[in-house]
Amino acid sequence: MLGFIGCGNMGSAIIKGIIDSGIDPKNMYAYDHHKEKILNTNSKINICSNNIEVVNKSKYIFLAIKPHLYNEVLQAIKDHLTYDKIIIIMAAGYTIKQAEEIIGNKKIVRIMPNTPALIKQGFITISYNNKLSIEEKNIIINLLKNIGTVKEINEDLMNAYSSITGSGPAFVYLFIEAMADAALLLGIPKKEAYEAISTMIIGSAKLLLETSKHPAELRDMVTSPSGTTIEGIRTLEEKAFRSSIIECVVNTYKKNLDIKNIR
Ligand SMILES: NC(=O)C1=CN([C@@H]2O[C@H](COP(=O)(O)OP(=O)(O)OC[C@H]3O[C@@H](n4cnc5c(N)ncnc54)[C@H](O)[C@@H]3O)[C@@H](O)[C@H]2O)C=CC1
Ligand SMILES: O=C(O)[C@@H]1CCC=N1
Repeated sequence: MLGFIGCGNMGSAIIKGIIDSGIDPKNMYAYDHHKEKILNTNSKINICSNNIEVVNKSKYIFLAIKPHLYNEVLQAIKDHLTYDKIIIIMAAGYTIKQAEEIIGNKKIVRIMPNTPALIKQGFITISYNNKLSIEEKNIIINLLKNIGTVKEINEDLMNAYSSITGSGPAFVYLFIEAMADAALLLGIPKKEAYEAISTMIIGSAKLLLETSKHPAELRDMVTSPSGTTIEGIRTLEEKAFRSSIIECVVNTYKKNLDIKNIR
């Protein structure tokens, strides 16, 4: 049985992605202060009256609430977390050690998912404490494979991945918005622009993954001598595009270390 505490943006993306993959919502239990958020995920999911009921009914419990609520909620459920249960944490910056300090020697998994999980295109990094068996790890990996690519990592890198793959979709959408504004300026309607730009991004990313070429080599393939693209590249370099992206990711990473102020 799967349990979900919190059905906001990330909780609901995971629930919907898992259900779309064929897992029966009748085997899923959820609680959120806002009942409509649970109902919005799927009308057949079991709605619990509180978080303790979610824990009592489930073996795998996803904690999809904001980081500043983790201590309080873990404290409230800890007496119901028997040793067979597995708690799956996903809050930006919140470590397995912090969870252990509250719930003790229980089975803890830390993941960093992202919203494309909603359409089974997520990228999910995963780490564990030493309480899980190989079989339990495989069950969770296989469950998460229903919503995207799963990568086991050393927990030390979780905040770095959070800044790249967790937050990354927001940065990509900002880029898409900016490209679409430019497209509009040049006469392409917004809706057509979103389709064209998104398809171009998917194609460019797939070309990189499928050829394993260096991104600079692929960029050179687009950039003809005395051509048009180099004018755009020159502008991005003038406007410190690369440095802006590096600063963006590093500042995002730094915020992961300031967990008390993540709301
Ligand atoms: N949104 C994203 O793209 C990602 C979010 N995360 C992490 O996932 C967690 C959830 O983030 P979001 O879904 O974006 O936040 P959200 O604000 O959209 O959802 C949180 C939900 O928790 C509910 N909630 C609040 N207190 C609760 C309680 N005591 N018991 C049960 N439910 C309660 C709220 O009503 C809300 O629906 C955060 O810790 C965040 O760091 C991780 C990766 C990506
Ligand atoms: O903005 C946040 O805090 C969360 C963590 C990664 C993506 N969204």
